Amino acid sequence: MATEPGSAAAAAAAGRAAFVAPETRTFVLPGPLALELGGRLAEVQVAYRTWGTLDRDGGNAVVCCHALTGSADADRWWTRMFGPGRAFDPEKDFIVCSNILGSCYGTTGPTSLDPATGTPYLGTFPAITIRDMVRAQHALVTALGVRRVRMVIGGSLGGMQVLEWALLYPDLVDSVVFIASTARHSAWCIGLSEAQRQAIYADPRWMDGRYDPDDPPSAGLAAARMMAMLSYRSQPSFEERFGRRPQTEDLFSVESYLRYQGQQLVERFDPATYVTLTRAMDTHDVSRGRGDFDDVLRSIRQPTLVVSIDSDVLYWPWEQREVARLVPNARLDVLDSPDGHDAFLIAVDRVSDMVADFRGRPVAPVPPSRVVEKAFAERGVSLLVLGKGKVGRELLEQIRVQRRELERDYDVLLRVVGVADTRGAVVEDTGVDLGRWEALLAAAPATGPVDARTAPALLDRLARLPRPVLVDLTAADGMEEVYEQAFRRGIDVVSSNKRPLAVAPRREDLLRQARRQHHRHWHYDTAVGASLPVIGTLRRLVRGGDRVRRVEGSLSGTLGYLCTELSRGVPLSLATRWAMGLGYCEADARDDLSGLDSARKALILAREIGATLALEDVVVEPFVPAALLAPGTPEALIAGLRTHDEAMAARVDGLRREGKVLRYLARIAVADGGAVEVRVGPEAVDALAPAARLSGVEAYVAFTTSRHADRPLVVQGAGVGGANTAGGVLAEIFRIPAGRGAR
Ligand SMILES: CC(=O)SCCNC(=O)CCNC(=O)[C@H](O)C(C)(C)COP(=O)(O)OP(=O)(O)OC[C@H]1O[C@@H](n2cnc3c(N)ncnc32)[C@H](O)[C@@H]1OP(=O)(O)O
Ligand SMILES: N[C@@H](CCO)C(=O)O
Repeated sequence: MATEPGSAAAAAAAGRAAFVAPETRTFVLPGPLALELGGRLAEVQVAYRTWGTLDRDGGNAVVCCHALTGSADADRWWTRMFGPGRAFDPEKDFIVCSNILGSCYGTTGPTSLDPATGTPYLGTFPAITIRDMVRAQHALVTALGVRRVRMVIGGSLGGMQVLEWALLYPDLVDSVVFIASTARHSAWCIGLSEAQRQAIYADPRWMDGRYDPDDPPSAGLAAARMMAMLSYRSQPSFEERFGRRPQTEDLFSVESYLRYQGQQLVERFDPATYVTLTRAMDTHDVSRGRGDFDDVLRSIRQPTLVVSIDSDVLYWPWEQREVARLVPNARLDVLDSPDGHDAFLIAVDRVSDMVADFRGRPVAPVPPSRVVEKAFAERGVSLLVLGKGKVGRELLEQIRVQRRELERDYDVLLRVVGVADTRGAVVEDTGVDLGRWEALLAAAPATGPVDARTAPALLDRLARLPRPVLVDLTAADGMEEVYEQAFRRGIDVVSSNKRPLAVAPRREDLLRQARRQHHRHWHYDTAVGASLPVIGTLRRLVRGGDRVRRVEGSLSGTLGYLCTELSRGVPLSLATRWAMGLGYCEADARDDLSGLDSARKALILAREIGATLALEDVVVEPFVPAALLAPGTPEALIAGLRTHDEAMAARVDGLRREGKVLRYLARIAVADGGAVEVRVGPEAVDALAPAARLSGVEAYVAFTTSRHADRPLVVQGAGVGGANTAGGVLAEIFRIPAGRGAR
């Protein structure tokens, strides 16, 4: 749709476009599409993706149908359904997924231009049905040369399409998989849809569907999504996840979560599309115009897998039981999950196993031919640890020593399935022996460091294991590429590496989009302050609606340590040597002394506040003159610092006489208009100020916000060191739900 560049409509269109993979292609129907409820759409475009190759006889197609706000990118929202032995095997199947008619991810819908007016349809888009959606899909697969469809599969609104495929094209479709759905929209569901639509209509910006695309009824759409989210989950899952916990003083955690989910949809969807598609779902009734409901279901001859989620309160289990009872060749599988309706998007491994089994294939094989025991499959987390420096080594040791206890306390089985350093990697699907990992790693082939080139093979292997997690404890550049490859394979990431968080804003944005599109976790809270809850605290403040005004912090353990030692009269060069020996410094201590390490951390915090700054935007004053930091060996660095020992000692002494101490501080200032300024540098701090009381590697961050205006919220403690960081990383790993039941 044509929009003014820079307008809000353009921003919304860009938000939606970010949800459409570049591989997406479009097909234009050869003629107008006559709509079931009357009228026709003159020019219909269908956005679609395919995976695998169509056989010469066109007989190996699999059609995947998406749910309400989904897109053609099934590999993003159903990542772990793809792969050898999984529901979809691109080596054997030709998988087609298209964006449904009436949606806003590339297929004709309310945000498309109405050829009659030259403006977007919005609320004037004609009423459509599930059958119209399926007819458009059928035109596409026919044009692609498909002669037989081995399987049509979908959940929720996707499941409605599945039944219509079986009924409209009985001679084309060989089998169907109907998940968490219904054969006709119930009064309960129509009621929920209507309440959600009313939230949109009640937004004054709706204007009877003729809203300004630059100023859409976003509040209404967000409220609709919040209601919908309640029906997608379950009471017990909310109870466990949120309870009555407060997010802030005047906001429950669950309120914050729902607001967040509402906002997320606003950024990627459109209100008229929401109305059009929920109305289409309300029309859903397989018996409309076909006769008796039971007889219609009995007429479905294809082998049918019906998947029911025991906690689904949107499409209740009795609705799937009814379908399984009436369809003659149906089998019912129950997915027991506390997650409610969304379980089909969450417990993807188990859905995939059910489908693979239904298709007569062995359940997802676990190479290299070992059987992973049941407990691990259900409660396991598979870790690939990159980096065997201070943090990596310590993490492996903590896991080795505490594993039994952790397993008991958290009901999670941790398994380190791989360890890699810059030389090579040792990988063992059944777990690397943590008593001998160093010897095993030394004996592994020298395949080079894990980078964008070498990662795919490792990640492919990791992706096949229960709940795969990539743990990046390196300080390597370019890891953002590897994370993106991991997200695409359904792998979560836990990292302490600061570099991928300090890449150019556009690159970071793309990485975050990939994470979100693949519904992966990325926990990096140890990048600033090791195990101190610095990033987590800031995130809570921001998500809770607090406005951050200022952040002041001592973010470098190394520079904190040097300041303490200098005040004790230790020469700069000697203190630096000690800091290096104690393992506080970056691989090149110049990164600490130049302020680069502090600048990266300050940038990471500024970005959590929402600033789109680049590393170059951080104003940096080095701790020592830049001339002393020319590239070279550690010895050359120390030799250079020696020439500055006297000047530094004099400076510290002078400050002491004025009642001040030297500190290296980061400052983030947020102006009223939202502009963010970040600077790091040495400062003379009054001896009574909080930063003056820091000692050694102690980090300190003070957040001044609207709600913490008079007294800042302070996080303080040891913010550096292998054991601390590894402890923080371990805590982050436990934030990822375990087992194949989780996504
Ligand atoms: C009729 C039909 O066709 S219906 C189809 C129904 N389903 C859908 O439309 C899908 C809706 N659900 C989703 O999109 C979900 O995100 C899923 C199923 C893909 C994944 O679920 P989960 O892994 O449980 O993650 P969920 O989205 O619930 O929560 C995670 C997000 O909430 C945020 N969050 C969690 N708690 C809070 C909180 N207290 N405050 C603010 N945000 C919070 C997390 O930080 C995370 O953010 P991120 O996505 O930016 O990483
Ligand atoms: N070199 C860093 C290590 C922790 O990020 C510091 O001194 O703080």
